[in-house]
Amino acid sequence: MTDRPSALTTEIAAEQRHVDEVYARLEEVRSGTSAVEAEGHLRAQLGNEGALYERDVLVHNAARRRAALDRGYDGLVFGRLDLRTGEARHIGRLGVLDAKYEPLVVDWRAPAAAPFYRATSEDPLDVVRRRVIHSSGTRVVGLSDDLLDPSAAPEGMAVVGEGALMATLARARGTAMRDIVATIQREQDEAIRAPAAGTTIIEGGPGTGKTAVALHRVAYLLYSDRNRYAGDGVLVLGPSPTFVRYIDQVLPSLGEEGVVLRSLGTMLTGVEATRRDDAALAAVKGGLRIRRVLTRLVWQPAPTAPQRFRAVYGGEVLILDAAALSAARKAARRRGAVPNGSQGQARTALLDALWNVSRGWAEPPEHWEREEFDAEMRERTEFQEFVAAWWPIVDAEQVLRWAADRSRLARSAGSDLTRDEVAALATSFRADGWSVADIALLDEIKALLGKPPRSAARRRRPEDWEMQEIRLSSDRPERAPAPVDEDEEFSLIVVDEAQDLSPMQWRMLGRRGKYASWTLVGDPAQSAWEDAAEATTAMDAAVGTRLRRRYLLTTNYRNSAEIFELAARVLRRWEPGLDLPTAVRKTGAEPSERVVPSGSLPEATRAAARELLDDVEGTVGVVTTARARDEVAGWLEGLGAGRLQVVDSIEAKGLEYDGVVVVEPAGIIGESSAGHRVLYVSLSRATHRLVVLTTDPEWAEPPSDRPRSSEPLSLF
Ligand SMILES: Nc1ncnc2c1ncn2[C@@H]1O[C@H](COP(=O)(O)OP(=O)(O)OP(=O)(O)O)[C@@H](O)[C@H]1O
Repeated sequence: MTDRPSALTTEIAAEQRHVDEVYARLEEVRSGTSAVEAEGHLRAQLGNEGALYERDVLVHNAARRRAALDRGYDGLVFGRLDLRTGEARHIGRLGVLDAKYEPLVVDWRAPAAAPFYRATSEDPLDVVRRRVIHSSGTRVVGLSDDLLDPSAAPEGMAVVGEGALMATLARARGTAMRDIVATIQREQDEAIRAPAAGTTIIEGGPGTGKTAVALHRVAYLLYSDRNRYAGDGVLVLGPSPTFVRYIDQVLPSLGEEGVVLRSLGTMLTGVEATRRDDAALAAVKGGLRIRRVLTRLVWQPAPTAPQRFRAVYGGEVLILDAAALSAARKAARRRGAVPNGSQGQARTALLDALWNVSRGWAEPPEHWEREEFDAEMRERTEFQEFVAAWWPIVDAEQVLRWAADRSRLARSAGSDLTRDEVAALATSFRADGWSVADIALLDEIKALLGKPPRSAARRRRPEDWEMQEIRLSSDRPERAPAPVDEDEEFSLIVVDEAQDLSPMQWRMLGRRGKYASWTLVGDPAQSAWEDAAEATTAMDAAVGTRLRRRYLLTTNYRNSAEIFELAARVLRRWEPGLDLPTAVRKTGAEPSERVVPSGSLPEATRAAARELLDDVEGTVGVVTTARARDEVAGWLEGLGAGRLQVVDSIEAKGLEYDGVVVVEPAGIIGESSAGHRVLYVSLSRATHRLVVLTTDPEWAEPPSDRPRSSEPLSLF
C-alpha cells in the first residue's frame, strides 16, 4: 500500500485549480454585467428618448450575457486539449478570458475548439491528449482521457479514466433531454458546424443523435452569426408538444435563449391543436389535393350572406335577387386577387348590378347620373351593412368551419375528393377544436384569404414596450417564447422528424422561411407518411433550390445493442434492403417478448411497468396504439410517481426512456399503412430495457401477401 495519491486524484486536483480560477473570473464578469445593467437603468432616469434607447440596449445585452453566464454555470469547463505545441486549451460552454484577455476557456463553438470533436488517432490534428472533465456543479469529479498521439506525448503525461462517451451513454435518462456538448462525435460535429447557407439535411437511424445535433447546430449558428439569427429569427419545429417539452432545456443549457420551439399543432397564434386524425384522414388533409378544394372554399359566399338586396332610389325600388347577386359575386371575384382584399371590388360589382337593374327597365330614368347614384349608395348605411354581410372579412377558422357543412364542402371539392372523403372531412371539421393536420389547412386558408386593404400595419404598442422591459430587467429572464405570428419570417428553420411532414405542412413552413437557412433532420425508415414523392416535391418548393448538403449519422447512441437488434430485425422483415445504424453499447439485457391472453393484458402491462420501474433508475415509457392509449393509461394509474409516461406510437417519436413496454405491437402496425415503421419507432425508444407484450404470437410477421420492399430509402 502506498499513501501517494493516484494519478487520477492528482489530475483531478490540477483541473480543479483551473476550474476554480475560471469561476472566480466568472464572478468578476458577472458583477461587471450587473454594473452595466445598473448604469442602463440610471440612464433611463434622464428621461429622453435617446437615453431610453441606450438603456434598452445596455440592459438587453447585459441581461443576455448574465443569463448565459447563469445557464452555463454548472459544468462550465468540460474539456481540455493538450497540443503538440505544449499548449493546454480548456473547452467550455462559454468562452472566458482572464483580466489580460488570455483565454481561460474556449467556447465549444469556436474554431479553436473544433479539434476537441474532430481529432482521432488516425488524424490527431496536433492533439496529443483529449480530456473530458466530468463535474458536479463547480466540482470536478472525474476525467476521461484519450491519448491520440502517443509518439508526441511528453514524459509522464497521465492518461486516466474510462471512455467518456460510454460512461455518458450508460447514465440514466431523466424527463428532459440533455446536451451532449462534452461528447459530440466527429461525424456529428461535421453536421453541427456545416455552413449555414442553403439547406442542410441530416439523416440517420434511431438514436444517432439527430435531434441533439440539430439543437447544437442552432447554438453553433447563433454563435457564429448572432446578428443574423438572434431575436426570434430561429424556429425549431418538432413533432409534438411532448417532444418540445422534452427538448426545451437543451438550448438554454448551452446558453441560448430566445429560439422559438414549436410543434406542428402550435404553429398558429391562439390555436393549440393536439388531436390527431386517423392515418387515412390525415393523408387527405395533408395531401396537395386539398389545396384546390380550399382555393374554391375561400371564395364561397359566407353561410350568413343575405340572398336579396332591396333599396329605394329616386322613388324607385331596386332589387337584387339571388341570381343577380351571384352574378355580382362572380364579377367581383374576377376583379379581386384575394377574398379579404376584394371588398372594394364587391362594392363596385353591387353598384354595377344595381345600376344595371334600372337599365333593364322599359323606361330607365334618364335623369339618373351614375356618379351621383354611386356616391349616394356608398354613403347609405343599409348598403354598407349589406356589403359587410354579403362579402364579410373572414378569418381562417370561420372558413374551415364552413367546410363542416357537407354540401358546401362537396361544392368546393369538385372532383378532387371522393364522396367518402368529403363526408369524413365534414365530420371532422364539426369536432371541437382542431386537429394537428388542420393547422396547415388554417394557415393555407389564411394565405388564400389575404389581408383587407390598408390593414393597420402592426405597430408597436406602448404595452409591448413595457413588457419587453420587464422581461429584460427581471433577475432571471423567464422564457416566454414569442408566439409564431403567421406573418413572421425566420432566418433559420430547423425541422426535426422532417420525414413526417405532409405536403401541406411543408407549404406552411415554406411561407415562414422564404429566405431562411434550413436544417432538415429525419429518418426515412421512421416515416409514417406514405406518399414520399409528393412530400418531397412540397419540401423542394418550401426550401427552394439552393445548395443542399447531406450528412449521414451512422451510430445509434440510445439503444443497447440488444434492443436495437430486435427493432432492426423486425423492420428488416418488412423492408430487407434498409441500411440501419449500428448500436455501440452492450448491456447483456436481452429484450423480453411476452405473449399473453388478451384478458391478462392489463395485469401483464402493470406487472411489466412495475418491473421496469424497479430495474431502471430513470424513466419508463409505455407505448401503445392511439386507440388504446387512454385505456392503457388507466391500467397504470398510480404507478411511477413522475417516472412513468404512457404515449401512443406516434407521440413516441423523438422521445426516449430507460425502460419501455410496447403493448400490442400488431395493433401499432395495423393503425396505418406504414405501421411497421411506426412500430420500429416504438421499439427503438429504450436505452436499457425493453418488454414487448402481445396477444398475437405472429406480431412480427408481415402478411404473406404484402410485397416486401428492398428499396433503399432516402430523405428528400
Ligand atoms: N455524442 C453523443 N454523446 C452522448 N450522448 C449522445 C451523443 N449522441 C447522441 N447521444 C444521445 O443519444 C440519444 C439519442 O439522441 P437523439 O434523440 O438526438 O437521436 P435521434 O437520432 O434524434 O433519435 P430518433 O430518430 O430515434 O428520435 C440521446 O440521449 C442523446 O443524448
